[in-house]
Amino acid sequence: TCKLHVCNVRPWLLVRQRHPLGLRDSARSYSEANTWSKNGIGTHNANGAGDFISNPEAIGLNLWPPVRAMEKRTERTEVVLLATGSFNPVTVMHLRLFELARDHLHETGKYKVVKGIISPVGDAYKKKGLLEASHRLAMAELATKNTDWVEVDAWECSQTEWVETVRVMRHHQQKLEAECQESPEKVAHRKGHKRKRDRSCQDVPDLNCSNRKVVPQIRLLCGADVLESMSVPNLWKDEDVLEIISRFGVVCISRLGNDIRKFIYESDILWKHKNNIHLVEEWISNDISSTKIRRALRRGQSVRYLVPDAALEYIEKHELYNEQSEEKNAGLSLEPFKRNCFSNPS
Ligand SMILES: Nc1ncnc2c1ncn2[C@@H]1O[C@H](COP(=O)(O)OP(=O)(O)OP(=O)(O)O)[C@@H](O)[C@H]1O
Ligand SMILES: O=C(O)c1ccc[n+]([C@@H]2O[C@H](COP(=O)([O-])O)[C@@H](O)[C@H]2O)c1
Repeated sequence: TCKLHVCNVRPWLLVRQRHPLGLRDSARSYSEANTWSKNGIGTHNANGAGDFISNPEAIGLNLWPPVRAMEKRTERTEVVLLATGSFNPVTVMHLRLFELARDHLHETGKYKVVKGIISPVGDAYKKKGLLEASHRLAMAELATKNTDWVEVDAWECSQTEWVETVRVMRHHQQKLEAECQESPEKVAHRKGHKRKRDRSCQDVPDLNCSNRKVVPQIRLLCGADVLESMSVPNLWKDEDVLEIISRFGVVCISRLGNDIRKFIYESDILWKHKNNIHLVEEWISNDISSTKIRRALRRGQSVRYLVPDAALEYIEKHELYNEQSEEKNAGLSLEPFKRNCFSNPS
C-alpha cells in the first residue's frame, strides 16, 4: 500500500493495466520508469516488467484526462455529523451511532465524514431525571477521549434557555462557515505565499490563494425514535422539521421498536424529503438506552461494557444516578411542549 501511495498510482489504473506479473509490477513500471510517455507505459523499465502496453494512446488510453476526470468524479461532499440528545448518561451505543453513520455515508462514495459532534441538551429541557449538564458533558468528554474524530460541544448546554435542534444545527453550520472564511492573510500565511500588492501598495486579492474552501455540511445524526418523535403533536415545529430535513439532512439509525420506513411513508413532510434522510440499518441490533442504564444503576447492577469505562468511573466517583436524581423535573412539562403550546394554544 505504501508503495502505491508513494508513487501515486491509483488502484483503478492498476486494474486497467493488470498484466501477467501482477499489480506490484504495474505499479513499479510507473514509479521506476516514471512515465506515461508516448513510448508507452513502462517501456523504460529495464527488466521489461512493464512492457505490457506499448502505446496507450493507440488503444484510446489517453491517460491524464481520465485521471483528472476520475479525481473530479470522486470529490466527495464533506459532512459533519451532529448528534443532539440528553446523553444521560452517554452509552457505547451513542458512540456506535457515529461509526455506523460514517460507514454508511462512506459506502455511498459521495460523502466524506470529517467530524462528529455530540451536543448534550441544556438543563432547561426539563426532562425527568435529567442530570446537570456539567456532569453529562464531563461524561461525554471522557467517553470520546479515545476517538480522533468525534468531539463534544458545550454550546447548546451552556445556553440558559432550551435551544431547538434546528438552532443548534444553524449554530454549527455558521461556525463551520466562519472557520472556512479565513482571512486572505491567514490563507497566504498557511500556504507560505507573500502578500501581493499593487503599485499604490494596496493588497491585491490573490485568486490562487483565496478563501474558497468548500464548507462541510452539518447533518443531524439520530436514532429512529427521534425521527418518529417529530410527529408528536406540539413537540417539534413543522417549519423546524422541514428545515432540518430539507436544508441539512438526517442520518437515522434503526432502533428496535421503531419502524422508520413506515413512519416516513406516513409523514407527508418526511416523504417529500426522503432523499435527504439516510436510513442506516444496525444489523448488530443493540437495545441500549440511557433510561435502562439509569435503571440498572439505581438497582445497583453493573453497567460495565454498556457505558464507556471512563464515564463509568466518573459515575461511580460522583455517585450519580439514584432514586432521588430520577425524580428531578418530575411533574414538569418538557420545555418544547411548553413553548409550542404557549405559542400555539389551540
Ligand atoms: N440503541 C440506540 N439505537 C439507535 N439510536 C440510539 C440508541 N440509543 C440512543 N440513540 C440515539 O442517540 C441520540 C441521543 O439519545 P439520548 O441521549 O436521548 O439517549 P437514549 O438512550 O435515547 O435516552 P433515553 O433512554 O433517556 O431516552 C438520539 O438520537 C437517540 O435516538
Ligand atoms: O427542536 C425541537 O423542536 C425539539 C423538540 C423535541 C426534542 N428536541 C431535541 O431532541 C433531543 C431528544 O433527546 P431525548 O433525550 O429527549 O431523546 C434533544 O436534543 C432535544 O433538544 C428538539
